[in-house]
Amino acid sequence: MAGVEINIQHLDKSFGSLKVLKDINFHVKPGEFVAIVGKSGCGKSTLLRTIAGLESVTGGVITFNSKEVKGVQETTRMMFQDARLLPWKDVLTNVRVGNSDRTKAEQALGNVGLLEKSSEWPGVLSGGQKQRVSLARALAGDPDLILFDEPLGALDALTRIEMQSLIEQLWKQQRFTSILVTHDVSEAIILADRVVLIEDGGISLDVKIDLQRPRVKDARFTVYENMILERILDKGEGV
Ligand SMILES: Nc1ncnc2c1ncn2[C@@H]1O[C@H](COP(=O)(O)OP(=O)(O)OP(=O)(O)O)[C@@H](O)[C@H]1O
Repeated sequence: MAGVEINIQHLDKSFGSLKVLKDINFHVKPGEFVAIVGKSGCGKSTLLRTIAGLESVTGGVITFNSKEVKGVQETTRMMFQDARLLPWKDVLTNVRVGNSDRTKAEQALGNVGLLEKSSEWPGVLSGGQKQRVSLARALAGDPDLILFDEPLGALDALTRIEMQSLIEQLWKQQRFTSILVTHDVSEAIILADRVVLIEDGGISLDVKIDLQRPRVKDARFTVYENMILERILDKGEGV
């Protein structure tokens, strides 16, 4: 399925008197990969959860392919830091949660290199394998949008690099629109076409990453990295 086009206009999101997102305007092209960065607590997950339809909007409009959306869309999938697998169901059944089609589930497990683990319990898998299953579950739904909420945050450095490469490869093949929330500016530049910085409830920077894929950490990469990091750290806060 081709990626969805997302348009966010004048989005406000408050929790009671706390205004988290203020007049966010944001367009994502079909099949584009956008990363969202910003200091802890700036509202990255709230923005992602609102796009997912898990949070209602306080004001403004979100459209998918020019149609206003409210609530969770069947073709939107999410991936979190915690794989959220059901421990009492085997791997294949976990991939089929929310995706009844067995063939697609097997195909998705094959795409993440874990078909031979179909009948294992999640408990015997490594952290990286659990995240692969979680990715397979997202892919088996034939998504036009995957929302990644810091999915690689708990992985060791090597597994993280492998997962970045797997996500990039599958995104290139299937072209679902992707929005990634990450604390890791380098990861954002490795994966995204655009990196968006959230500050004070709004978008303070929106940078197109004009580097060939797969990305290597060369001088041009470092220029992007330093520019985004400096902008975040300018405000005297960490990521
Ligand atoms: N359901 C909720 N009810 C009340 N306040 C909330 C709720 N969800 C988030 N918040 C508040 O909204 C603000 C933004 O939270 P959010 O989780 O979106 O930030 P974040 O940028 O993703 O943070 P982190 O990088 O630490 O995960 C925080 O002040 C948080 O306490």
